[in-house]
Amino acid sequence: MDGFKPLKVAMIGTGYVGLATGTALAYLGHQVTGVDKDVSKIKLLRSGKSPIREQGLETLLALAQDRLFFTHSTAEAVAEAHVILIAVGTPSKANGEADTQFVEAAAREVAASLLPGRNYILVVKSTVPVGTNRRVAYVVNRVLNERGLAKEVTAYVVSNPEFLREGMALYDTFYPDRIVVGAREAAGVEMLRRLYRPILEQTFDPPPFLPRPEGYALPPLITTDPTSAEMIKYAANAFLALKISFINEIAGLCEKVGADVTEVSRGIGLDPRIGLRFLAAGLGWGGSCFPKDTAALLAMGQEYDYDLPIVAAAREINFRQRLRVVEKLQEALKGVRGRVVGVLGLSFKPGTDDIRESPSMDLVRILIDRGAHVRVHDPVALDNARRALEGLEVEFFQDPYTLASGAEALVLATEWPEYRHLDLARLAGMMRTPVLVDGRNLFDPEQARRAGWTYLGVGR
Ligand SMILES: NC(=O)C1=CN([C@@H]2O[C@H](COP(=O)(O)OP(=O)(O)OC[C@H]3O[C@@H](n4cnc5c(N)ncnc54)[C@H](O)[C@@H]3O)[C@@H](O)[C@H]2O)C=CC1
Ligand SMILES: O=C(O)[C@H]1O[C@H](OP(=O)(O)OP(=O)(O)OC[C@H]2O[C@@H](n3ccc(=O)[nH]c3=O)[C@H](O)[C@@H]2O)[C@H](O)[C@@H](O)[C@@H]1O
Repeated sequence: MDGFKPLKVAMIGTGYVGLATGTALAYLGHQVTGVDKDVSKIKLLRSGKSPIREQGLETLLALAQDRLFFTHSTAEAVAEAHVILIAVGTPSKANGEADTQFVEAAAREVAASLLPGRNYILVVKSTVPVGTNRRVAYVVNRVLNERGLAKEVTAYVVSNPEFLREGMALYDTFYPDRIVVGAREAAGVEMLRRLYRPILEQTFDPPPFLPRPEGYALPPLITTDPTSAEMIKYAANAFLALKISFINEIAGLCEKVGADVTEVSRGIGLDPRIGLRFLAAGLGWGGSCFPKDTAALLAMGQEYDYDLPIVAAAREINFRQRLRVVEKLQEALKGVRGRVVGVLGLSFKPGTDDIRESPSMDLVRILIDRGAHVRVHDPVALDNARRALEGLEVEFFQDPYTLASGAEALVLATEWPEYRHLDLARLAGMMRTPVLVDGRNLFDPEQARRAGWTYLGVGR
């Protein structure tokens, strides 16, 4: 790679973001040390295995192994590093606010390990409320002061929010739409330009399983102040969440007036000002970020005594979507109490075993609460679901056809591709009453009806 200068990188936190980004950076030629408190993760990673299910990750771990190290010791990773990225969790507190305690703790541990006479760039990659970068800079300086090293160590703090999607983490890392850097000092921007140079200029040889998409344009580096960078991350997630909530709101009206929301999505989405993506109506959004980040945005508004009614409405509509599916079941079955209901799909979206804030898991809990006998299936998330639903009366199935046997209704809750190929006629034949609530509009309504189902989609 022409003029490429490899950097020593420390990645604090080897979760979805830290591991995907760290492995990609090592593949690109940097020397990366991943740090995690969770010793079991480090053990797995050292043996070449990924603690998370993410497309291509284990292959990339192997391809990058010569430049990729793992440790549970922050000091070991940090001392020699040029760039230190913090990618630890920022979960919701009870009031919705993002909890930055893990970020601050990581910053303290980093500051305690910096060596005199060196310059460091400390990058906050975690999604953090406005002002956190300032706070991290303060924490680092305080520790350096306590160590009597305030004048001997330079540590600039830079905001670099992450936009990757679970299941597409490596693709999004190698081929991002943009890279956002919020820095007060020019040295911070320059260091991140160096770090991401192979991506910004697309000078790397793509991993065999991730060819460069045709027509992919070089991603712009957006340089801004840290506060704006922090806001960009929350605004991006909130906008995507409210786009889905908007189409779900329209879907409800489509049902009343007899329109088909999938046609409406296409009809509006072809206008490039609107765009086709994130207009799939259904059970609503979930996952580890949209629910948490929209709650954090509302909490930020509250802190400044400023209402965010659109974001609040997006959250309300999102929860209502789960209830609308339950209402459909109630109407079709004349009550769910004592009924046998099968739920297909438990992860918050296809392609992941992540069930955090999964709409489908909410649905399971609501149905149990209302007295239904619930059966569940998922191609990969059954083990996670078993742990999360412990103590509740749920039956777990390895196979959709066995699950359907004698059931009174099925809900398609996560649009796994394998469900698309189900033999609907065979499935209907096994049901006591063939009621299908298609919570993701996966099936063709006519085809499903011809296969013997009473078919109920969302917004059509
Ligand atoms: N998961 C996703 O798709 C995305 C997440 N984000 C944001 O990135 C951040 C991280 O998210 P995930 O990777 O999903 O979290 P995660 O929970 O999967 O991973 C965080 C890791 O940090 C480790 N950790 C915590 N404190 C530590 C410390 N002091 N030293 C070393 N390791 C420590 C934990 O053991 C854990 O393995 C969050 O702020 C999240 O909002 C941003 C974009 C996408
Ligand atoms: O901050 C984050 O963590 C990330 O959150 C989302 O990524 P992710 O949560 O992995 O999943 P998405 O693919 O965005 O899906 C989120 C939810 O929206 C739902 N969804 C998505 C699209 C759609 O049209 N309709 C719809 O209901 C999905 O089923 C899923 O439950 C964003 O897409 C990422 O850009 C961001 O970095």
